[in-house]
Amino acid sequence: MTGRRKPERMDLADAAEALAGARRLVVFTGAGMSAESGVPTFRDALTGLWERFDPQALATPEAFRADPALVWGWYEWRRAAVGRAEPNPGHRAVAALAARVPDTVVVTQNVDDLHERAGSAATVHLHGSLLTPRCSACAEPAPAPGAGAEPGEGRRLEPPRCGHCAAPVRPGVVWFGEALPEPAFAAAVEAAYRCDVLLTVGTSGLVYPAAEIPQVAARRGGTVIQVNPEETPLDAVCAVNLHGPAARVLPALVR
Ligand SMILES: CC(C)NC(=O)[C@H](Cc1c[nH]c2ccccc12)NC(=O)[C@H](CCCC/N=C(/NCCC(=O)O)S[C@H]1O[C@H](COP(=O)(O)OP(=O)(O)OC[C@H]2O[C@@H](n3cnc4c(N)ncnc43)[C@H](O)[C@@H]2O)[C@@H](O)[C@H]1O)NC(=O)OCc1ccccc1
Ligand SMILES: [Zn+2]
Repeated sequence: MTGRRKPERMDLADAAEALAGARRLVVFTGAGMSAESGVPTFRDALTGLWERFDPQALATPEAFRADPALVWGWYEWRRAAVGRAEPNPGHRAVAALAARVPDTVVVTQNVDDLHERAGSAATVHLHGSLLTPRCSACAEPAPAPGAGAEPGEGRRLEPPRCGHCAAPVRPGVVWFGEALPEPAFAAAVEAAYRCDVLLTVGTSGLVYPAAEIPQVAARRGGTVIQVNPEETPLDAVCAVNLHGPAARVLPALVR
């Protein structure tokens, strides 16, 4: 691959060819995958959540201990927004790819259920999910609150109490400073280790250890293909960089 940037259609052809020949595929996704479904990303200028909210005050165990109602309210607001969102053509293209390449593993950093709703039932969630709240003390799974409890943006909402030990229920996501769920991370590393093609979509590649996954595949000689309108630190390990939006580029890749 020469340094000179090739017209997108040739990159697209290269990527489609690599995908057509894939025997063991990993699809690794981030917030950009759901951006066209109306779910905000974290770092995009103006619209990114971290542009408007302080991750230290909302997405850490310390934040939840300090003010459980502020944190619970914020995650309920995000869960309600995901409930109103629909999978986009990008999510559906990922499901179609998995149907075409039987040995496909979909690994996401996203805490929404749009991959599952698009047909990727066995999606590996590295950072948990908004739909699996649990007790903050005994980890007893808690029922997802009904639709009624939707707080406005930034509104505080007392978390429900655990039916088992009465401690506050917390969102089922992985906060900064918390370990990733071991089975999910191990499955993702193993899939990246043995894949021949890895497609990374809509991630800035800045959050670790998740951002290791595409790099493991590249180190193992896998063909790494990126779909992202912007350049990211992952460009360096990618054989093909498709600088366009997921919902437009992915369907073109599976046509
Ligand atoms: C910020 C970063 C520097 N910090 C970290 O990585 C930290 C610390 C750290 C650990 N190792 C390191 C090594 C180096 C440096 C720092 C660290 N990592 C941790 O804290 C991790 C935990 C990290 C997980 C945090 N939780 C999330 N989410 C759940 C919650 C929630 O959702 O609220 S991370 C959260 O942000 C991440 C955001 O990344 P992206 O998805 O990439 O989104 P972003 O907005 O950044 O980018 C969007 C991209 O999409 C593109 N895009 C936009 N539109 C489109 C479009 N239409 N189509 C395609 N692409 C598009 C944009 O161009 C952009 O590139 C996601 O992973 C998301 O899940 N835990 C841990 O290390 O624990 C230790 C430990 C170990 C053992 C035992 C105990 C403790
Ligand atoms: Zn409990």
